[in-house]
Amino acid sequence: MSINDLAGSETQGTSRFDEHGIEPIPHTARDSTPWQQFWIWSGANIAPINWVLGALGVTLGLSLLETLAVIAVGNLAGCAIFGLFNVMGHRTGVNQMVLSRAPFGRRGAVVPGVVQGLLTMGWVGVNTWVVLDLVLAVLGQMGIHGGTGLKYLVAAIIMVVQLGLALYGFYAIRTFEKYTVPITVLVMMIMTVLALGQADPSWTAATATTPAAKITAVTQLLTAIGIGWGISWLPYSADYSRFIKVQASGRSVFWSTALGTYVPTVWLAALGACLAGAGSGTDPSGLVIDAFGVMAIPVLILIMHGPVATNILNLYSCSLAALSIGVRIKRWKVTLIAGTVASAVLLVFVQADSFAHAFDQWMGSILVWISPWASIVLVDFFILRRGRADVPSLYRDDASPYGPVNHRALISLGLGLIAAWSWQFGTVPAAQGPIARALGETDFSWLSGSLVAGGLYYLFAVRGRRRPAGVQDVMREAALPR
Ligand SMILES: Nc1ccnc(=O)[nH]1
Repeated sequence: MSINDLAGSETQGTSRFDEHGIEPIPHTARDSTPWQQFWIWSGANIAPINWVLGALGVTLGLSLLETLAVIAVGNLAGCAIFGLFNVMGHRTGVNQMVLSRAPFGRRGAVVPGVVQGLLTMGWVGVNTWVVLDLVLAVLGQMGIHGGTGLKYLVAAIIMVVQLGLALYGFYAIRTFEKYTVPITVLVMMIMTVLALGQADPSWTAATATTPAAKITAVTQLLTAIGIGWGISWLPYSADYSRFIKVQASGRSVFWSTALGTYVPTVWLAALGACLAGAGSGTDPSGLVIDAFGVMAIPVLILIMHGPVATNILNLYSCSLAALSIGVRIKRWKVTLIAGTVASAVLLVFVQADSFAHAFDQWMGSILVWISPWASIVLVDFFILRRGRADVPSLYRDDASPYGPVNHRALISLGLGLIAAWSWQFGTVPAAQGPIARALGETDFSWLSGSLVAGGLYYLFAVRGRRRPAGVQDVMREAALPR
């Protein structure tokens, strides 16, 4: 092999255009490593939104220690489930929304596919919007003032960069995260040292003092940034793990993706909580500027990197969701459309600020959807199919043994949604279910939703299996000579 060949295969291997759609990734094309996956998921979660969410614990009335404990323990569970979903992609080479056809049927899976496509675009809007005030505040500190016009300019720059990378596809995504994430980790380390040096947080002061008030706050925080954070990424997992080398062990897939999500999420949320616990308030721009005024440029890079590193996944997964529901145009064109819709969402957010302020609301609501869906997928793959999938059938009408639309899965999903909503406690009355109100404003939506949906799906499936056998028995008996 000549040097040129080597150089050629290197460029091919790192940032070539991604031609893949939703067909299974052939074994020979699966060249991603667990380390690359670690950087991808770290990048996706080094999001400024996390330190805002970390501050939420203190806002809800918990002490700093309690907040840190909920975040650290809750994410253990959420990120472990996330690791399991990644194993599904590695075992099959198939993206998450096509894998969803196994329980829901090829056409039944259009329902989760459509919802996932819409959620990804909402995320792009939220993630970009959340940094705009921060960027403007940091720029202001550097003497650059520009009002709304500057805000639109920053939004447009972020949007163009993330759209360009997502259009290029998986290989551009992994190369971007591999090179930028270690640098942002370094900036985060310096920020952490600075923050903890300047802040003198009170570890045990809490405004929620009764046990009931504490339990309420703990459950709400668990939903927002404890277990809920890992769950919010489940519909994306296999879209990236489908590229991991076939020879990589299941364990390495699990640990690289689970830790890639766990480490930055817990780290940033803890940092946000510490700053809020030091009494700098919970306005994110205030938090950051107060603590990091001295190093505005690295912080600016970190902040602008956040939405890009996250949204390239949202935009890419959006295009796969669209292809999975049967949209028949090229992947990159779908990404372009998704970017346009997401820009419109962003525009609405910028103009109606208070609308997007209810971020807690957004997290809570998406979990009401994702938890029941994920529970059905998990039960189907790991319990009923014992961790295997019949990949070719996923592209035919017999993906589910119950036909192109598996009504049992859809009914389980519908009832799971109701169960999740019943125990959801959001900030607006429509998002406050009867169980949540009756039980002291607690929020266990992710638990009630997943138990009901996964439990029902399991029972339906087991009964459905017995019935054909039963019918055969009756037929055999009827055929016996008397
Ligand atoms: N937590 C998140 C899940 C999915 N997409 C995001 O942008 N963020």
